[in-house]
Amino acid sequence: MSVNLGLPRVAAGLPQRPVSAGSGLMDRFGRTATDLRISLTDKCNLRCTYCMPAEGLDWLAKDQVLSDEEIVRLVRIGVDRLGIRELRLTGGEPLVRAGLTGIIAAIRRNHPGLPVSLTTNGLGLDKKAQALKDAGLSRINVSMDSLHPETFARLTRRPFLDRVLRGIEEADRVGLGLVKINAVLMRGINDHEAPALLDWAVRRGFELRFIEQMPLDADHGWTRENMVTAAEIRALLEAGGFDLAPDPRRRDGAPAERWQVRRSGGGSVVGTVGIIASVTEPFCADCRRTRITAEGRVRSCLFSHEETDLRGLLRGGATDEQVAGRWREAMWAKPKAHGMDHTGLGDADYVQPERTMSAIGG
Ligand SMILES: Nc1nc2c(ncn2[C@@H]2O[C@H](COP(=O)(O)OP(=O)(O)OP(=O)(O)O)[C@@H](O)[C@H]2O)c(=O)[nH]1
Ligand SMILES: C[S@@+](CC[C@H](N)C(=O)[O-])C[C@H]1O[C@@H](n2cnc3c(N)ncnc32)[C@H](O)[C@@H]1O
Ligand code: SF4
Ligand code: SF4
Repeated sequence: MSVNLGLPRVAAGLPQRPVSAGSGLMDRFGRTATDLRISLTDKCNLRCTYCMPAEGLDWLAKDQVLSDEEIVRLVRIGVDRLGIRELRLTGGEPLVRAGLTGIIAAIRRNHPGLPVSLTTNGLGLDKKAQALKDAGLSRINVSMDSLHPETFARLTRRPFLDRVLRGIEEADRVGLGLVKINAVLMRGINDHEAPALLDWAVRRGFELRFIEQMPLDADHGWTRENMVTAAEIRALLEAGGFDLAPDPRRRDGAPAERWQVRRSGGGSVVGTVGIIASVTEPFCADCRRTRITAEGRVRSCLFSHEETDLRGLLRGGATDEQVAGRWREAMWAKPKAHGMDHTGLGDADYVQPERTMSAIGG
């Protein structure tokens, strides 16, 4: 992986951004990023098999990670100068970050109307949900792949399902809804649970999303043949007692394609299910995301092989406009799709990034 530390792009052999690209985060393919995802930490208290190795990773030292003030400043630069309209805090596990509520409160003070959401594994959420709501968090997504304690423990390598369920209920109770639930389906492990997960979610009023497994795991265990595809997920749900119809709402660049859910045999819509089909039905042509890693590097694509450092600028006395300028250049070089010039996760020319999903900020 290469890290761009600020050489002029021509000298570094990278595409140069024309002035006509404007002040926002436009890339060479005409897409403009308005959705910022910041990783608050690379650490996590679960070890999901599709993400982390059993032994964990070498965590970043504290001074390598962006400080609370640096995060708040980057969000301000993003919103005020670069056209960011939506923020998601992620990780690693964002709830393990000390100072999380303070970060959210400061962002909320600066940007009263900005949608600020959090993606979490839910551990400890039962204790923190009210404080997050009070600090100004808009919404929450919780990852939970199984309703069976043994299967949950097999997937996450930790026996904490009951704690996650308590966190989800508390988030809903304090008004952090619409709560969305993210589930990765793994063949032969939890794929048979798809209808039961949807039944639980619609009864509880949550929006479930199934995520196709992507090749971003530390163990390099992903194979195209073994992953559960979106088409299979729809078939599993239809065989399991549900009818799906396309949701008429605009997708608006969202990773999830939404479906209206009815119980088989007709009747009214009982809920919505999303399917995030990054592998078999990619949505790169309408990508609106820019990412900042926990150590302050821009990743223009989830699958990028190049990162652009902003932390050095932040700590070196750069002005807001200098930081914004480097961020714009990084996004100009965003790959067309899947870190390449075409879609094709798992194709012969696909090279898995060195970072795992947890270290990118999923
Ligand atoms: N390939 C790809 N997958 C993404 C991208 N952004 C999100 N995802 C996938 O979507 C999953 C769910 O993302 P969330 O963090 O819940 O965010 P979201 O779906 O944008 O959230 P909402 O706005 O609440 O619907 C992630 O874990 C990824 O697997 C992206 O830019 N590219
Ligand atoms: C990397 S986690 C970070 C936030 C938090 N720890 C959590 O699990 O929600 C964000 C999302 O990425 C998803 N994810 C992780 N590895 C993945 C993979 N290899 N393929 C697809 N989704 C993955 C998780 O299921 C989770 O919903
Ligand atoms: S998916 Fe989230 S909870 Fe699971 S190991 Fe990765 S970062 Fe941790
Ligand atoms: S793979 Fe890259 S280009 Fe495609 S949607 Fe994800 S971040 Fe955007």
